[in-house]
Formats: sequence, structure tokens, C-alpha cells
Amino acid sequence: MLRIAVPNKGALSEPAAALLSEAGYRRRGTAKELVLVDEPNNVELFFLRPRDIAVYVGSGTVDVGITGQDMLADSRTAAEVILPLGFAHSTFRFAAQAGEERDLGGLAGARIATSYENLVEDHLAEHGVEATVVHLDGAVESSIRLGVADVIADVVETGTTLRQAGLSVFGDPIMTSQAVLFSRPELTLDDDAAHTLEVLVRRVRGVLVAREYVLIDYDIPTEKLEGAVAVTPGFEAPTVSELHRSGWSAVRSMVAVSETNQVMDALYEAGARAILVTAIQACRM
Ligand SMILES: Nc1ncnc2c1ncn2[C@@H]1O[C@H](COP(=O)(O)OP(=O)(O)OP(=O)(O)O)[C@@H](O)[C@H]1O
Ligand SMILES: O=P(O)(O)OC[C@H]1O[C@H](OP(=O)(O)OP(=O)(O)O)[C@H](O)[C@@H]1O
Ligand SMILES: [Mg+2]
Repeated sequence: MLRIAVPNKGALSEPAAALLSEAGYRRRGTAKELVLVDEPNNVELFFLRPRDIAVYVGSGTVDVGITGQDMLADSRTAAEVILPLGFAHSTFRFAAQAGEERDLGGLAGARIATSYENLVEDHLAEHGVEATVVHLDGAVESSIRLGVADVIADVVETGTTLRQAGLSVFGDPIMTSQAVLFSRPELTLDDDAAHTLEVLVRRVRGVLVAREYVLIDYDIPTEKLEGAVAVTPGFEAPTVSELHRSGWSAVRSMVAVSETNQVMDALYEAGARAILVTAIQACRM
């Protein structure tokens, strides 16, 4: 069986469970269930704190895991990213009270509060800045007002939390992050587990593609086909069939969800009609 570490709490937990469930794996019944054996799929899921997942995977007790790249960096565990998972997108940034922003050099001697101590220390060391890192478990945005730090380094997604605390970011992002499926470097598995991992990766890729792409169908006068096909090249090539009306063709292709409306407009202008968009339920690429 392949052993997979899955986040049990926090921002990663629900999207990770949803992704695995869409990929055909069993969902746990309650948040109290810590281990789940999914016999038909040959996997054992361990629900662990996202911060600990790098430790388990790094030590080899679990084969692969899902966590955030920032947490992985903070764990200082040697890891190999198998697949970025397209959720929990965030940046990791310094922030200070509005008006107190500074450049990286201006951090010398400052007290920096963070839950990602190693990530911050490694970044400071890389840039030759000496500062005091204050470790806090969470809600670090409050630490400046409460007097334990001069600046913070934390996860920023929308920036809402920072704004509400009257803080603003400064300097370049320390890193950008998203959830990833990862293993330890040069993972060796028996044939059975190796095949299960291949299937897992193929299935998850399928879910990501199904989320990011739609199918587009349209009719086009055959003389205008080349122009339209150039707008919808698809992955390999679009499917073109004859319409039961002389001089017309029907085309089917995959298009990125984010570009759907621009593509439909461009197709219409290129002479396409009956342009239909359909969601992809599942796929194997
Ligand atoms: N608001 C958010 N938007 C996007 N990604 C986020 C957000 N908050 C956290 N993350 C990402 O989720 C991962 C786990 O962070 P999370 O906050 O869930 O862990 P934690 O702080 O240890 O747990 P908890 O918040 O439950 O104490 C990190 O990779 C982080 O970048
Ligand atoms: O930029 P935003 O969209 O506001 O999101 C970022 C916030 O989300 C996370 O907090 P979380 O809810 O995990 O609380 P924590 O600080 O206790 O970890 C993170 O630590 C930031 O505080
Ligand atoms: Mg958090």
C-alpha cells in the first residue's frame, strides 16, 4: 500500500480532501478519523498536522504527502515536489505598521515575529542580515501592537488580515507558495506502491486539468476553419468533423477556463456559430 500524509487541519485540509475525493479516493467520515485504509485504491491515508507532514515524509515513515511549499521550506526537509496542486496559493512576506516599512537591510537588529522561524532565518542569513526572530504559533499580525515585535513575516493571500491589523507589506516576497504533492528525494518503492503512486499522480493531474479546462464545441464554415482552429489549438489538436450541411465543419477542443469568454468572442468574430462550452467531469491526459 502507498502511504499518503494528508493535512488534517487549517487552510490545506478541505481542498486536499476535496482533491483526493474527486480523484476517487475515500473521504474520512469525521475529523476525528486519523487513519483511513482505502483498500480498493491500495492507499493508506494519514491525517496529520500540515507542519508535521514534512517530518513524516522526510523520515520515510510515510511515502508521499501534501503540504504547502512554505511549510516544506520551513521544515528544512530535503524534498522532491511531484506535483503542484493549484490550491493554497500564497506569498510569504514581511510587513510592518503602515509608515514603518523598510528595506531588507533596515531589518538589522529588528524583532521579527513569525510562525515560520527557519524560513525567515534562512532568508536573513542568505542576505547577511542579523535580526531577532520571535517565534509565535499564529495570529502574528497582533504581535507588533502587543509590543513583542517590530515587524512580522507571515503568509499573505488577499492581504485582508494585514489590512485589518493596520499593517502593510514591504520588500520582495520571501517566497511564493502553493500546496504540493511531495516525497523525499529519490524515493524507492516496491512495484505495487510505485504503481499506486503512478495512478495517484495520473488521477490528480486529471482532476487539475478537469478544473482548469472546459470543452468548447462550435460550427464554422469550412473555409474559415483554419482561422478558428488557430484560436482553439487544444492540447494536441482539435477534433474536426463534418457537419451535416455542406461547407460547414464542427470543431471540439479544450480551452482554459480563464480564457473561455475571450476565446468565444474571438471564435464568433472568426465566423463560428453555435459555440457551446461544457465542463469536464474527469479526464486522464
Ligand atoms: N489564507 C490563506 N490563503 C491561502 N493559503 C493559505 C492561507 N493561510 C494559510 N495558507 C497556506 O496553507 C498552508 C498551511 O497553513 P495553515 O495556516 O493552515 O497552517 P497553520 O497556521 O499551521 O495551521 P492553523 O492556522 O490551523 O494553526 C501554508 O502553506 C500556507 O501558505
Ligand atoms: O491575506 P489573507 O487572505 O488575509 O490570509 C492570510 C492569513 O491567513 C493565515 O491565517 P490563519 O487563518 O491560518 O491563522 P494563523 O495566523 O493563526 O495561522 C495567515 O497566517 C494569515 O494570517
Ligand atoms: Mg495559519
